[in-house]
Amino acid sequence: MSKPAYKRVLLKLSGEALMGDDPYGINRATIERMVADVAEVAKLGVELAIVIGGGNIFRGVAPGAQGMDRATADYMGMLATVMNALALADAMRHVGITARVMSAIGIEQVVEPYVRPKALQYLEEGKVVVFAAGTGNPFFTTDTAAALRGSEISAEIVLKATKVDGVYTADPKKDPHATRFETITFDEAIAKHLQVMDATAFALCRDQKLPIKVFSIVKPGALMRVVMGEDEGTLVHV
Ligand SMILES: Nc1ncnc2c1ncn2[C@@H]1O[C@H](COP(=O)(O)OP(=O)(O)OP(=O)(O)O)[C@@H](O)[C@H]1O
Ligand SMILES: O=c1ccn([C@@H]2O[C@H](COP(=O)(O)O)[C@@H](O)[C@H]2O)c(=O)[nH]1
Repeated sequence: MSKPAYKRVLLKLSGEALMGDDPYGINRATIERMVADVAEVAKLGVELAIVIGGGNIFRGVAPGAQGMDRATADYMGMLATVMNALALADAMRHVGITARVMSAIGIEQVVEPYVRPKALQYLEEGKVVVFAAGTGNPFFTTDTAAALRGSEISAEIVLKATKVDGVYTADPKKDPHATRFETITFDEAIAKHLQVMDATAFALCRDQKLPIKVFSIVKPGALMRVVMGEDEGTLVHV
């Protein structure tokens, strides 16, 4: 059997994808399917760190956040990612994967704080590390957290698992004529204002020469194909 293309990866899992077909929250069947995909890859011996988004919970409470100051709303968003991280770690435990959740904001009674050497130790021990609470700072996103943590742990690639199967000329959910790039440079993605990831995340990965693969987490087997280095999704590169 061929070997995985990477030894250590940072997987950014879409919070919104966790909803499945529900209007918000965590869909049980969806999280179980995602975890099954993750388990397959972990069993190959690939060191896996995960950053999880919060869109499935945060967009559900967003109407109530209207009129709030931005930083407060952003802290709510970060807490939403902690809930997703706990659910993800628990679902992994059910299939025999040891996961450790580390939070960028201090909530020690719930999860341990992010400490870089400890995260590296867990990865070397074969545990899956789930980074919760994004960067710990308002005005950022979990895509930027993926770029940041991916750089910190010397991941070989950031795998952005989302609801679309790559980077398109425009949002494919809004523009039926949008076409998919097989590869695109960071500079092009930033210059074209492609909204699939925020510019801060693109710029950090570009400066750290950390490639990004954007692919669909909804498509069966796509994560495995990406990890095996097969043709899947869009590669964003320097
Ligand atoms: N040029 C583009 N190419 C591909 N997708 C795009 C583009 N522009 C906008 N999008 C949208 O970006 C979305 C992915 O980014 P977004 O940050 O919203 O979601 P996510 O990271 O998957 O979710 P969450 O924030 O919940 O973690 C896609 O679902 C797609 O609809
Ligand atoms: O570093 C961060 C990460 C996230 N936030 C807030 O959380 C929500 C949810 O994250 P998504 O990346 O959209 O899934 C985000 O909208 C921010 O409000 C943050 O402030 N800082």
